[in-house]
Amino acid sequence: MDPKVFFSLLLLIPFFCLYFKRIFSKNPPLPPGPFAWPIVGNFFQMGRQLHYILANLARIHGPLMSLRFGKQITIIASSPDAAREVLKTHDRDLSGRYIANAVPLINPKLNFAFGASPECNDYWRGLRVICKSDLFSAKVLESQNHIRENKVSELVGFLGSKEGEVVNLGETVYVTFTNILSNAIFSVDFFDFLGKGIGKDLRKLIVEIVELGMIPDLSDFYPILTGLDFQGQRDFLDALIKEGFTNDQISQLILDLLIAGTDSSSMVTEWAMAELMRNQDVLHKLRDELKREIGKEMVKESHLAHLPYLEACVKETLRLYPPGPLLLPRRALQTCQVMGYTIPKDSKILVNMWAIGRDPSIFNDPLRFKPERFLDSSLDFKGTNFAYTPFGAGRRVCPGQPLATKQVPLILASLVHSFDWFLSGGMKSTELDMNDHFAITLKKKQPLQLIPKGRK
Ligand code: HEM
Repeated sequence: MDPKVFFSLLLLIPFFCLYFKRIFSKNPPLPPGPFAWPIVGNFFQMGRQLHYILANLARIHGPLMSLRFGKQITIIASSPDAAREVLKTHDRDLSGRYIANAVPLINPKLNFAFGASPECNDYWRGLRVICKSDLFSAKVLESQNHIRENKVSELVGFLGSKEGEVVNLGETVYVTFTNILSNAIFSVDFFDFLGKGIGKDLRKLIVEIVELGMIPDLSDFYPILTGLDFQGQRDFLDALIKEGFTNDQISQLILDLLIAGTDSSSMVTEWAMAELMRNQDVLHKLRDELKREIGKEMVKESHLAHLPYLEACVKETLRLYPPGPLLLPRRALQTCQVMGYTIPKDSKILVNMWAIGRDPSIFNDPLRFKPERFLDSSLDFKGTNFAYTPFGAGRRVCPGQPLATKQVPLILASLVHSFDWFLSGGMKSTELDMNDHFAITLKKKQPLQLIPKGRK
C-alpha cells in the first residue's frame, strides 16, 4: 500500500473509534462542543481570557458544552438552567473540586484542604460546620463588628494621610480585608499599609499561588501562624482544636480562607470604585443616600440595612465582575446525565457566571453599570436564582458570603462618604481602562490609581 494512504488511514483510526463508540454506546453523548483534535483536544482554541472565549463558544455550541484537553473533559454551563442543573439538581454528583496538578493548594504532607478539598469528605464537612457556626454566623459577625469598624477607621485615617497623593486602591483595601480576617481569628494585624508586620510575606505567597500558579514553599508560612500561639479571639480556634485539627491543619485552613476571602473582596471594591468613577451620576446618587442616612458620621455597620442603593451598587459590581467568573472549578464524583448528555466521572465542571451576568436575554442593557436594576429585584446572594450566583450555590457555596456582604459595602460606603476621588495624571473618567485579567480571579488589568481628598 502507498505509505501516504497508509498513514492517512492511521490518522483516521481515532475518528472511527470515536464514531463507533458514540454509535454503540448506551449512554447519551457528551454535551456538544467545538471539534477536538486528537491528543491536544481544544487546547489551541483556549487562551488567557477564558471567560470571554468560553462565552463565545457557548453562543455556537449551547448552554451545556464540552471541551477536551488530552484525556481531560471539561464541561461548561453558561445559562441559568444549565447552572441550576450543575449547582442544584446534580450538586451531590458534581460537588468535587477540580485542582490542576500544578496548583499545590493541598499540602501533600497533610492531605488536607478546605476550598481545595477534592471531595466533600469528613474533614471538609467538619470545617464547613465550624466556619458556619464559629466564624461566619450572624451572632459571631455581630459580636465582631467593632473589629471591622476599627479596621475601616484605620483605612480612612491612612487615606486621609495620603491626601493629594496617588494610592493603589486595590492594594490598600487588601490590607484592611486581610487584617479584618486576621483580627477575627487571632486578634492581630498581619501587616500595615506599608506592608510591614508578621504576615509581610503572605501577599507574595498568595500572589504566587493565585496569579502565577507557582508552587510556593508553604513551610515558611506555617511558623508565622503557629508562632502566634493562637492568642486573642479564641472561639473559632478553640472549636477547631476541640474537633482535633492539628496546628498545621489549622494553618492550612487559614491560608485557604485568606486566599479565598481577601483578594475577592478587594477586587470587588476596586471594580466598584472604577465604575463609580466612570458613572458620576451613580456616584452622586450613592453619596446622596449616604448623606441622607448617615449625615456627617463615619459609616457603621448598623447603617447598612438602610442603604439600599449601596447594596444595589455592590450587587451590580458582582454581576459584571464576579471575582470567580467561572466560579471555582468542580469535579464530577461519578458519571451522571445532565440535560440529556453524559458527564463522565472526573470531568472538570465550570459555570460561566460572568457570561450569565452579561447575557442580554437575562439583563437588559447588560454592559451598563446600572445599580437601579437591583432596587426592585428579588435577586440576592443566597444562590437560589441561577441567573445571579456570584457566591456559587449548593454544597460548595462560598461560606464567607455573610462576612463579604458586610465588609465590602462597609468599605465602599466609607471610601465614598469620606473622600472625593480623582484619577491620577489628570486622566478623564472616560479614559479609565476597564480591561480585566483572569487568573483564577478577575482582576482589573490596570490597577486603579486614585487620589483621595477628604470631604468636609
Ligand atoms: C465578594 C467576595 C467573595 C466572593 C464573590 C466569593 C465567591 C466564591 C465562589 C464563587 C466560590 C465557589 C462556590 C462554588 O463552588 O459554588 C467560593 C468559595 C469559597 N469561598 Fe468565597 N467569595 C468571597 C469572599 C469570601 C470570603 C470573605 C471568604 C472567607 C474569609 C471566602 C471563603 C471561601 C471558601 C473557603 C470557599 C471554598 C468553599 C468550599 O469549597 O467548600 N470567600 N467563594
